[in-house]
Amino acid sequence: MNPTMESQTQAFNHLLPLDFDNVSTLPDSYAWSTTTLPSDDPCHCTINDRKTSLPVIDIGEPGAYDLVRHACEKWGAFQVINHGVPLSLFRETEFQTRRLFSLPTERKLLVARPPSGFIGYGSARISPFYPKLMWSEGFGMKGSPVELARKLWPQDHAKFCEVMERWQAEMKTMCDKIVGIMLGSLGLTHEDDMKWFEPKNGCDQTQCVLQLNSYPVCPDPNRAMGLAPHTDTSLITLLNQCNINGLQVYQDGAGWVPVEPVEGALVVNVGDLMQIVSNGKFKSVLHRAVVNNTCHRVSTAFFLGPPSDAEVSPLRKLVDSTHPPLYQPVTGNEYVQLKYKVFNKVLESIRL
Ligand SMILES: O=C(O)CCC(=O)C(=O)O
Ligand SMILES: [Fe+2]
Repeated sequence: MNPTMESQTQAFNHLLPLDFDNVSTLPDSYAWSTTTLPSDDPCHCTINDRKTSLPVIDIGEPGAYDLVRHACEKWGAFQVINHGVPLSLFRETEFQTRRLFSLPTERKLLVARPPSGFIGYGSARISPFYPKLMWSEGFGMKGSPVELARKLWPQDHAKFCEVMERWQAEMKTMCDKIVGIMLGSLGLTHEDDMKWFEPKNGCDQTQCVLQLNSYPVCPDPNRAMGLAPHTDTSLITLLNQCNINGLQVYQDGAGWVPVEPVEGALVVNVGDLMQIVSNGKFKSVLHRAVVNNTCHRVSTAFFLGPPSDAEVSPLRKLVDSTHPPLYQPVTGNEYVQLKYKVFNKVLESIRL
């Protein structure tokens, strides 16, 4: 990349991704220090010879509740199989995701995400918290993506919209099921304390965002970072890593543990708000995505959030004289604002 292009990229101030197709060496603004980056992971699924790995849970099994509880306490994440979402829909969603990111940069920039928004095309929202840029691009939507999709494909957006809407509907159903299992594993139900989770006047009040991520082939993956370490702001996140390595979760004592892709599995992340609701029993998992130099990885992340004005606080049944509440009540909106002020310190900042 010539110096003018690089300074233009920096001038975009963390908002717009690079034109990855036209870069043959890693620009300095994307070169992370090697000490922060173990990235020897090969591209596609590999045999897992590591001693520790994220649990893979069949949610149809009778022991699923205990396994889910254990995974949420120990890892803050797990992979779920036998969930009923058709494999054909996984493939269609991946196909449409790749179709979007393979559009020319000028086209994608027609739907650029506003700096503080979730919707549209741009670089990772967490970019401003890190000194280096990330080797990725994303596209966020909430419900129907038709307005943006029409700009991307004036004549040909119907299929993209249909697939993304079906995927979101399936992910929402799965989220409800999984939150039910998580609460059930603690001896609770939605009715106990999360009334806002139930539809009001027939209307679902939860706030959900679907984020499509793209990690282009990288000329120097050992010095680059796809998505820097973060926890999700959500209650839970359902992640489809499209059968390509890249996701890593952090576990005390073990360090960064790669999440080996399992075809048709969804990775479930405990998010910050679930850590609050569970009064710290479940932990919001620190995770990141690394990149590779052979294949273009995509992933889809579905974030489940509470209604933006609902108060989120530790569930009453989990609080007593020996287990005092660990967090101040906060609305979903307030939490998002706080997160984008203090980032990884946000849970500490509301700790009682
Ligand atoms: O691409 C991945 O594996 C991780 C994506 C992720 O963590 C996110 O979108 O929040
Ligand atoms: Fe994430």
